[in-house]
Amino acid sequence: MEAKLATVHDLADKCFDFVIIGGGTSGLCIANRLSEDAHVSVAVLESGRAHLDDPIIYHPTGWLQQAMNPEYDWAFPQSPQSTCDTSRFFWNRGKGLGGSSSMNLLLWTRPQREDMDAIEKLGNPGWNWENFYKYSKKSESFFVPERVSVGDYRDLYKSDTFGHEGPVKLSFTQTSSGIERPVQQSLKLLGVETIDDSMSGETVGTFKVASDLDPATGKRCSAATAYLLPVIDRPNLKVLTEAHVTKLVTETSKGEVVTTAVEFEHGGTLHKVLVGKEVILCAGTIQSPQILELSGIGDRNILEPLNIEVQKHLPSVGRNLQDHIVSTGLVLAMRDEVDLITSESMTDEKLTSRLRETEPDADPTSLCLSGCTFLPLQAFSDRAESTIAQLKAKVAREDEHYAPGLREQYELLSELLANPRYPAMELFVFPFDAVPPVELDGDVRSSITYSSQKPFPVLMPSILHPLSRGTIHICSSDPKRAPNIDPRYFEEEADMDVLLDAFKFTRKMSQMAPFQVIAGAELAPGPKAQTDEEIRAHIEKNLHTTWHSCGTCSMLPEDKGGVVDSKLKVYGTSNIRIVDLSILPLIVSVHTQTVAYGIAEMAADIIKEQNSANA
Ligand SMILES: Cc1cc2nc3c(=O)[nH]c(=O)nc-3n(C[C@H](O)[C@H](O)[C@H](O)COP(=O)(O)OP(=O)(O)OC[C@H]3O[C@@H](n4cnc5c(N)ncnc54)[C@H](O)[C@@H]3O)c2cc1C
Repeated sequence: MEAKLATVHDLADKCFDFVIIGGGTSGLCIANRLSEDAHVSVAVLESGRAHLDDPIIYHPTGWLQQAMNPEYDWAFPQSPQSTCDTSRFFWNRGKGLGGSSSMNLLLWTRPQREDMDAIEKLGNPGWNWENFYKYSKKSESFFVPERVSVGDYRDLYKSDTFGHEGPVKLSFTQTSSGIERPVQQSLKLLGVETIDDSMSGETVGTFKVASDLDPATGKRCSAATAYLLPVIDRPNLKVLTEAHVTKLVTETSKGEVVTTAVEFEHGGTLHKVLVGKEVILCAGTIQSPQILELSGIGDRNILEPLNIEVQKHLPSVGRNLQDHIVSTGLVLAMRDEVDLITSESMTDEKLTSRLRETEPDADPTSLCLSGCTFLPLQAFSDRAESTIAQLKAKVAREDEHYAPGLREQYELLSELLANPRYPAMELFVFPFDAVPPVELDGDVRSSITYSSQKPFPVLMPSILHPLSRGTIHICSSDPKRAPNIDPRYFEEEADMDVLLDAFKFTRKMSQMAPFQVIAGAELAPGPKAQTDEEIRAHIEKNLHTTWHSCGTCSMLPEDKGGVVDSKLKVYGTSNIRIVDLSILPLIVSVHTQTVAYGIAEMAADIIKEQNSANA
C-alpha cells in the first residue's frame, strides 16, 4: 500500500486545487470527500510516516507502545503550571497517517446534543446538533453484534442512532476487563442509570461504548484505514508522508492574505507545492495555530519579537485553549482471588487460552476501554447549586475583565450546567496496568512493585467543562521547535472544586459493595487523605490530559475571539481554512474523535458548495 503514496516529485512545484496540511483524523476525511470530484486535485502533506501496515497502529492495545515513541507520538511537553504539578505528563498526539485516530484509545462517543447547539448559539449559523448528527452518522458503519450479550455489562444500543454506510467501522469490543461490570452495579446503587442509546445526543448515565474496531479483523479502524486506503488509487489525490510543513507562502491582494504555496521540508530539503484554490489546515489543536503563526498570521506581540513579518494581526490565534483534565490518583489493589483482564495480563498465555475456552467467540487480545459514565453536576456534587450561582455571579460582575467572547461562553455554561441532563464529569475505568501513574509514598510504591503480577484498577474522574482557558503559541521561528503549551489548569478555582467533588464521588463508588468484590485496599491516595486539602493536594500531583484539547483556532465572530468564521475561513484571508478540532470554540462533553470526523464531513460540503458557486 505504501508504494501507492506520492513521491516528493509528484508534489514539488506542482499545483493542486486543494492542499491539505496534516494527514490525520480530519485531514484524511476531507481529502477523501474533496477528491470524490475527479475534476478536483488534492494534495496531502503529512509530517509523520505512513505506518499503513503497522501492527502497533492497528492492534487495539498498540497505543501503549506508541505513547512517547517519537516514531508515532509528538509527545509535546507543556509549560510548568503554577497551580498543579504536570511535570510528569506530556500531550501525546498521533504522528503519521491517521494522526491521533491511529493512536487513540478507540472510544467512540457522540457529543451531548446541547454541546453542538452551543456552537451555533456562540455565533455560528448551521453548527447545531441536527446538522452535526447527520454528518457524524455519515462517517460511521456500525456492525450489529452477532451474539446477544448477557449479564450486567452488555452491548446496549439502538441501531438507528448509528450510521451504517460510512467509512469508519464500529463494533463493540468482545473483551471487557472485569472492572466495568462492578462499576455499573455500584453506580446503580448510587442512582446512576445504565443507558441503552448513548449515540442519540443524550449521554448522561453509564454504558458500554462502541469502538472503532473492524469486527471482521479485530483491527483499529483509523482515518487512514477508513478514508485513505479505499481511495488511494484516485489519480487526483496525492498523499506525501514525511513532509513537514514549515509555513504558508502568502501575498496580499485586495486587503486579504492569499496563500500561493505551502512550504514543506522533505528529506532535509525545503520544497513548495502551489495552491490552486485553497489551503486547508488540518494539523490539529497544537500545530494548526503553530503553522498560522509561523506564516505571520497571529498576534503581532508574539510574532514581531520573533522577527516574523505580520501578514494579518489576529490576536485570537492560539488562545481559548480548553482541555478535559483527569485525576489519575485513585488506585486500588485487586483482590487476590479476582483475575481482571488488562493489557498486561493479555500477554499471559495461560490466561488467554483459558479465555478462549470460556469465551470462544471473543478475541482475548481485543481489550479496549469501554466503560463510560457521564454525570451532571447535580449527581456528584453537593454544592452544585452554589457552583452555578457563583458562575452566574461571575458573569454578571461588570468589573470582571474577560477575554473577547469569554463572557458569552460562561453565560452559556451557567445555563448548561444547571441542566440536570447535561454532563459535567466523566468517570473513566482504566483497565491498563502500566505502573499506576500516581504519586505514592515510598512504602506503598515498594509494596506494589508487581511482585504479585496483579493489575491495579485505576478509576479516573475528569472534568468536562473547565472555565480556565490556556494558550498555545510559538516560541521560536524554527518550525521544528515545539510550541509553548500553557493550559493554565485550575486558573479558575471552580475547576478544582468540581474535580474534587468528582474525585470524592468516584471514591464513594469504589467503596460500594459490588466494587469491593474486586477491589481491596485503596493504595492512593490511601486512607490518610480525608480532608479536602489532603485530597486536593493529591489531585494536584496526579493529573493527566485526556487528549481532547480544542479551541486554539476557534470558530467564533472575530470580535468574540474567533480565528475562523462559520465557513471555517481564517479571518482576513481569502483561501485559508481550518478543519480540525482546533476550531471547536467550547469543549464538548465527550471524547473528541467523532467531533473531528463530524467537523470534516460538514466542512467538505461547505467547501464543495462554495467552490461550485464560485465556478
Ligand atoms: C493518546 C490519545 C488518546 C485518545 N483517545 C481517544 C478516544 O479513545 N476516543 C476519542 O474520541 N478521542 C480520543 N482522542 C482524541 C482524538 O483522537 C482527537 O481529538 C482527534 O483525533 C483529533 O483530530 P485532528 O484531526 O484534530 O488532529 P490529528 O488527528 O492529531 O491530526 C493532525 C495531523 O497533522 C499532522 N501534522 C501536524 N503538524 C504538521 C506539519 N507541520 N506538517 C505536516 N503535518 C503535520 C500530524 O502528524 C497529524 O497526523 C485521543 C487522542 C490521543 C492523542
